Amino acid sequence: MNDHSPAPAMLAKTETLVEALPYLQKYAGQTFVVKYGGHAMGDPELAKDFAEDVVLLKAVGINPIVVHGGGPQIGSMLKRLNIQSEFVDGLRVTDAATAEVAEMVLGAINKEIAAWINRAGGTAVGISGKDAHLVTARKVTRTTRDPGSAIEREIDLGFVGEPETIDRRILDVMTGQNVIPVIAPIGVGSDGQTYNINADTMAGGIAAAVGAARLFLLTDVAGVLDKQKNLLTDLRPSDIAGLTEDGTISGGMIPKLETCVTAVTAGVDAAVILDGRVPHALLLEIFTRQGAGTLVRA
Ligand SMILES: Nc1ncnc2c1ncn2[C@@H]1O[C@H](COP(=O)(O)OP(=O)(O)O)[C@@H](O)[C@H]1O
Ligand SMILES: CC(=O)N[C@@H](CCC(=O)OP(=O)(O)O)C(=O)O
Repeated sequence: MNDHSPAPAMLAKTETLVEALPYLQKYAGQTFVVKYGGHAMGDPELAKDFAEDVVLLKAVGINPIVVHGGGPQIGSMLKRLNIQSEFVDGLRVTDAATAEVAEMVLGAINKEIAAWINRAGGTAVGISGKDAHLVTARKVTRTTRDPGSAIEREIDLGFVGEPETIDRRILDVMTGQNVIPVIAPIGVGSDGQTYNINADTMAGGIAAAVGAARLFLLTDVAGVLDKQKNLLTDLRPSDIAGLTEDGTISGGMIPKLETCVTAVTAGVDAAVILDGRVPHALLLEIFTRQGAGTLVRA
């Protein structure tokens, strides 16, 4: 090594930058929808890393759209208010009081995430699906069958919604002005009613509506795990029904995978479930060969 040879640590850094080149070229101009889950939000250091990743995406010509959750935070507030809460297939049964609390808590989280991104040097604006009629919602229904019975019974989830229409114009205006949209998973019904929408479902709907190239769902597990707790790195839509039926996936993973399937079926190239507890998980996934989490492709 002569005096001009870079130190090994320096070489590793330049290699990482050069490794990113094909991804930077491939993704410039594309839209990525990133869902930031309530479980991945706990640590301020991770929130700062997440915000930096989003700002970096924007700086290299990718259009990030952030959709956030807040399930655990809604749960804590309901507990403090002594309001009982129950979930059916990963969806929170939502009566009028719960809808009010969900909208309030998600509104506060929305502004916090936008603030993190703004502090990292981006220009983020926080909105909910109710703003500019971005997302109109219809009521979700679920059915169940009692053990041994062939009769399907409808379960009333209250004000739980799913996107019915998505008007992307406000998102186009924002991204056109270099603004990063941060979206809370709340929608409005045709009757003006507020609906609580699962954040994964919301992110998938937005990704499909804007023709996103990628959908990232950041959560608190490494990805989808099989029964032996091994990471399933690659899934196809046809794999999902089996994983649900044999109980491999449950709870919040159900809407997550349903979302991935809906998104890739609607034309999103790939949906990735990845571990939001890993610092800069998003950058590692997007700009390195390493890849992480579970990738769902059509
Ligand atoms: N097969 C599985 N692999 C990984 N996680 C699973 C699986 N089945 C159920 N889960 C649960 O899904 C959770 C992620 O969903 P959720 O709690 O809704 O997260 P988020 O708040 O990030 O959306 C995991 O923490 C885990 O408890
Ligand atoms: C209908 C429904 O379940 N809504 C969710 C909305 C928030 C959410 O989905 O947050 P996470 O992504 O952090 O779980 C709820 O009330 O918890």
